[in-house]
Amino acid sequence: MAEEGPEPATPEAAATQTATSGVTNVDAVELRADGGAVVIIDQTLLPNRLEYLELADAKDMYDAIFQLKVRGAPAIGVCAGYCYYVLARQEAARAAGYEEFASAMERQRAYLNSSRPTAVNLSWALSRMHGVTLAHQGEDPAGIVGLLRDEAVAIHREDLAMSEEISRLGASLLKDGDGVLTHCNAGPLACLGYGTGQGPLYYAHDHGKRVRVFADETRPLLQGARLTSYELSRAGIDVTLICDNMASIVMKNGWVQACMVGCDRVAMNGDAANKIGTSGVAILAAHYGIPFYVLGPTSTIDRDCPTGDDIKIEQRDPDEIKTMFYAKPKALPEVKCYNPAFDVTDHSLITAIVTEKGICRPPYTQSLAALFE
Ligand SMILES: CSC[C@H]1O[C@H](OP(=O)(O)O)[C@H](O)[C@@H]1O
Repeated sequence: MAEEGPEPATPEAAATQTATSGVTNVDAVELRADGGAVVIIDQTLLPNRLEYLELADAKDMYDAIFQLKVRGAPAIGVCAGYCYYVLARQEAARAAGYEEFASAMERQRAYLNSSRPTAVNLSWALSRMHGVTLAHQGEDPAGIVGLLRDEAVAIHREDLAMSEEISRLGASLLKDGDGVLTHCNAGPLACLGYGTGQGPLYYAHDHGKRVRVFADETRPLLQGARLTSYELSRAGIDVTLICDNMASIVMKNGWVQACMVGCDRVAMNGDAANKIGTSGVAILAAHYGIPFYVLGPTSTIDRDCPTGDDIKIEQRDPDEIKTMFYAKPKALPEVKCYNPAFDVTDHSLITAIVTEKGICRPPYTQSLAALFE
């Protein structure tokens, strides 16, 4: 008989549940009303401080993405769309004509695209925005800027709609009272709206289905501890924060009926890149016979990527491991560290891939390709 799990949320806690699930009533990424800057929640300061940043120049935009002030594949994509628009307004005011404007925007696109390599939504959104520029060759840049604003807003609106559908479909895979293990953060902050990997938890909660969440802290940057547990508890959802090395025991105790994670890039054979440690969770889930679900929009599926071996894995600064930014003690002594930001979960370990166009099951080479037919 498995031990009793952590106490479920008390009725009082449940009573504080919010009508809508989310950190704030503002998305993690917005366009400033005058169109002159992108406004983001600085996720590096959460959960202790909720502060907004205004990104008005390319360097601030690059740094915000690279330093994970804005993070999560869908949020990065929406941010990139608005960044491209804000920069296009500036370049259009300077350019003598279309050629100068288009060349300047290619440079801006390439610069922003170099901030992080793994989350495909960054390059996808920038390419989509630049495609609008290229589609209006020879036209007045001032007129193109208006079309770019429409495209950036469309990316945002589509993302919110996709998040809702992914969350609805994901919630259909859960039963009332299920325990769900999460890794990293793929809720409203990372994916806007309900989120993706954690979206079903908010959708289920908002539609009367109780879930008990076990959130991996997700070293080294603690997206799970700092963001996922923060978002879920503010939404009144029963969440228990665990260290990454505790995932096995909560599964062994029978407290977990499903694992749900987001994704940063999915290859066409179903291999999925997500935060480092995700593949380990998938191997544990397979060992304990627990369904493992990857959730994300079709914009995260890379049609030019045959397998996970083709996904470039971002390597981050080893100091993120050694400084333990959240702890009082000084940095660990000088020691060699390995700090890949992501790993790839083999398609054989994935029960289903949930997208806004439907729930894909193996063989993924067929089911993913069918999404684009
Ligand atoms: C699916 S978006 C959330 C996704 O992004 C996280 O990575 P990072 O915090 O480095 O942007 C992680 O892979 C999450 O699954």
